[in-house]
Amino acid sequence: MGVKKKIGMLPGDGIGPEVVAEARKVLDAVAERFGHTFEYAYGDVGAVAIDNSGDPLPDHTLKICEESDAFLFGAIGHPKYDNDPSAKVRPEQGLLKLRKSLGLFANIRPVTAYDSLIHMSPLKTEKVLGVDLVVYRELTGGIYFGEKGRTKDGAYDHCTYENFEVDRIAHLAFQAAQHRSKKVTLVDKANVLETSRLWRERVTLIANEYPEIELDCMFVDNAAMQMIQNPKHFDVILTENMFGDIISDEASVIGGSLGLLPSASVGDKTAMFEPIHGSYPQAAGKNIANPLATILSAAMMLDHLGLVNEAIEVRNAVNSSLKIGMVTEDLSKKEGYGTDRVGDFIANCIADGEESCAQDNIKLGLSTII
Ligand SMILES: NC(=O)c1ccc[n+]([C@@H]2O[C@H](COP(=O)([O-])OP(=O)(O)OC[C@H]3O[C@@H](n4cnc5c(N)ncnc54)[C@H](O)[C@@H]3O)[C@@H](O)[C@H]2O)c1
Ligand SMILES: CC(C)[C@H](C(=O)O)[C@@H](O)C(=O)O
Ligand SMILES: [Mg+2]
Repeated sequence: MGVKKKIGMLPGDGIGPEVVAEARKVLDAVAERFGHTFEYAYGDVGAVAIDNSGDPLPDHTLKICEESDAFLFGAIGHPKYDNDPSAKVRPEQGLLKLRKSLGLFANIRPVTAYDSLIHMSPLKTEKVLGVDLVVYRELTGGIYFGEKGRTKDGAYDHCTYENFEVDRIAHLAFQAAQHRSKKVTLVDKANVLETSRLWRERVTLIANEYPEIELDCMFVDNAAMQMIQNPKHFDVILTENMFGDIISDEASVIGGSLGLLPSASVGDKTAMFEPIHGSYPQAAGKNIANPLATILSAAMMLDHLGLVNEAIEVRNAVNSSLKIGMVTEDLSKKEGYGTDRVGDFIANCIADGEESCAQDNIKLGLSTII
């Protein structure tokens, strides 16, 4: 039986519109194949929204998100703001306000080393093969949202956390670990920061409620090194806002490209799905950006909507594209295919099943059997 879902679409800036367009093709193929109705509503966010209305998160866009069952976000950011430290209104404010207003406190960032891409990782094969970890990044607190400002001779950003902000994401991380390899690594800087000492205290307390889960605590500087040296040490990483931002971009090196990593941001109401990468302005309009992070974010959205088999189909199709080398230049030692070709291939795989993938394979002259 088909279902009806309201899906918000926020393409944003730079490569955002291109990668969201490919995810839309994939969602349309899912709807067609499984008899679902996805009602889409589009809204501006980021630099494009500032250009159109002076506001990086117009009310219209926030309303679309509030009324959606889930929404997909591309990316925001533009060099004209990155290069102007004095700009009062910035694209990033739109994203931060979205997260805060919708209470999206947990950002879940899975990192997978695909067998077919092992050759793209700068790390040694034996270190990377089989890596499968997930970062639980706190998303609505910490230094991002503390008081900030300028003094006569400097500037400040306050980092604050309250118990409940730590507790609610810690529970999610422990619950995730119950279905995985039963280990949580708390990444903090408890040797220096008071907020990190609070995190350690609260998380250690909460760990008592999950006796089957091993809790491991690691300082963020060491974790940054271990991520490269020994990534298989990690399963579920639990961490605060800024450390999670940095460590997850670092973790993308394991898989071979930042263009591969999806994410889900969840709270109490609607949920947001977005690639972890930014607007990659150098690639905007060139049809070279990797759409897989956004397509895999759409797969996470399908899971969230309870469409689990549909999500599996999308992931299988992504796997097929990786196996036959139907990938963009960031994942290819050769020229790479266009953003749209990769999206078309995945959508076709879903629309017609494996047979269509095999046909495409022959047309492309690629010999690998899916
Ligand atoms: N969630 C977001 O919207 C988000 C996230 C990060 C950065 N930003 C913004 O994006 C702008 C650019 O920031 P940046 O250059 O530091 O980060 P970025 O993630 O846009 O790009 C960094 C590098 O990652 C690679 N990359 C990123 N996305 C890719 C893709 N889909 N396919 C292939 N390669 C990809 C490229 O090599 C690129 O140079 C800034 O304005 C920043 O604020 C937004
Ligand atoms: C653009 C920026 C505000 C954002 C963050 O730091 O959270 C980005 O880097 C991300 O990872 O989504
Ligand atoms: Mg980031």
